[in-house]
Amino acid sequence: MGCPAPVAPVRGARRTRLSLGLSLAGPGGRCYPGPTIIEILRNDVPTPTPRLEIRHLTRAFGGRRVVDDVSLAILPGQVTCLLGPSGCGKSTTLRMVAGVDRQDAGEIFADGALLAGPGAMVPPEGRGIGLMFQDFALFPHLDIAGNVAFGLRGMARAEVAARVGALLERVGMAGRERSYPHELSGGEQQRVALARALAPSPRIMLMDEPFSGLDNRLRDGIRDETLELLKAENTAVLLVTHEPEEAMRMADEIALMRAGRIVQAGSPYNIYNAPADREAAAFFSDINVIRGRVQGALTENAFGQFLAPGVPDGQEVEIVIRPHHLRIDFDRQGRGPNPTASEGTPARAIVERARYLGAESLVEFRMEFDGSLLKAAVPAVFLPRRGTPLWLMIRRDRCFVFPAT
Ligand SMILES: Nc1ncnc2c1ncn2[C@@H]1O[C@H](COP(=O)(O)OP(=O)(O)OP(=O)(O)O)[C@@H](O)[C@H]1O
Repeated sequence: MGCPAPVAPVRGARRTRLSLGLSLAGPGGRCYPGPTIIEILRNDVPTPTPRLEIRHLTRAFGGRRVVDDVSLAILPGQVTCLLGPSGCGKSTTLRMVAGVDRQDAGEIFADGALLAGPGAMVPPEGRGIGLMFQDFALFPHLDIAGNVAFGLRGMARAEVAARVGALLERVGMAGRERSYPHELSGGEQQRVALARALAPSPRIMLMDEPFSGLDNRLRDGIRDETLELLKAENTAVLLVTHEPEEAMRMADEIALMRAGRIVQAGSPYNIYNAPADREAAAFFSDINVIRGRVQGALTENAFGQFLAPGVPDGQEVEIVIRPHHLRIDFDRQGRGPNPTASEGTPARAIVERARYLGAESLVEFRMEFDGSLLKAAVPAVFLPRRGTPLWLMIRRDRCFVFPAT
């Protein structure tokens, strides 16, 4: 049996592709059409249609733009976190996607079909979207089975019972069908809420701070279980949170939002390790900032020289470094360790204060060269006394140089 001819690249075409390579014959002569060399060279390998796509979404209240030209795309089974400080426009974005608020400009698509935009406004109940909000309480007068079955009207009874049973099993609540919400703990209620939201098999799930009502002990477990379930159902998820740790834990992609705009989008790894600016770096952890001026695309301080490519001479820059990326070494009668290529020149510092945080210690230093304060996170076994002279080195591959703001 011969392989089928390569399928014309249609946006959203569903094809099984093993890898970028020639078509492969599988066991039993089955063919797995991969992109042809021609397709690759012409750069027209089809991209899958996003399950949810937002283009240039804008919303203003009283003349103030609270969502400003927001665009993003989420594939089936992908979790995107809208992350940002309180008031930056996350929930407003979510409300427009849900269809409970209307944008001033921009479009929203699901599987390539326009949900909201010029000439279209599909009502919330017609969007195939599940909602899970922190305050999206269970119906107190319905038992657990009734709550989960709520969105399954129109389905045959036996089918409803089977779906409810299967979902309660998956969220670890089998056997609690006849309990009422007030008889459940917060974590159990959240599991039921998840089962309820998933019952009609929504293609898209919108979640607004869904775990913030849970205590820390419960939260991690429920987050992981929720993620597993959503992935298993191949649901596209847009999750809103102001907690970077939650976004890092849940997201395939993070869209970092500030004052209505997405300032950076990418994988958690890239967002953390290649922040767009100082504020983006500071959103994920404490940071140290060392200021300097540029001369010949370099800035120099007691830690040595740092590249500042493209920055004009005389411009002030900030070297940003997270406390975890400083290294400490001992003082040997006023001398420190030798400079290295990866950590540059060590600089002498005096311990100002040290705090034991369990997993690590946070040590604050007064730098000898300019009197500034820098923080280092070090293994918890190390808790130096105030006044101790030590030497600090900077992981040069982990510092970011930004023009000063
Ligand atoms: N219906 C409304 N009328 C007027 N202003 C509004 C309305 N809804 C939201 N806003 C304003 O828009 C801005 C963004 O609000 P939004 O709820 O989207 O922020 P958020 O990022 O979700 O914040 P939080 O994390 O605190 O929920 C806020 O300044 C808010 O006061």
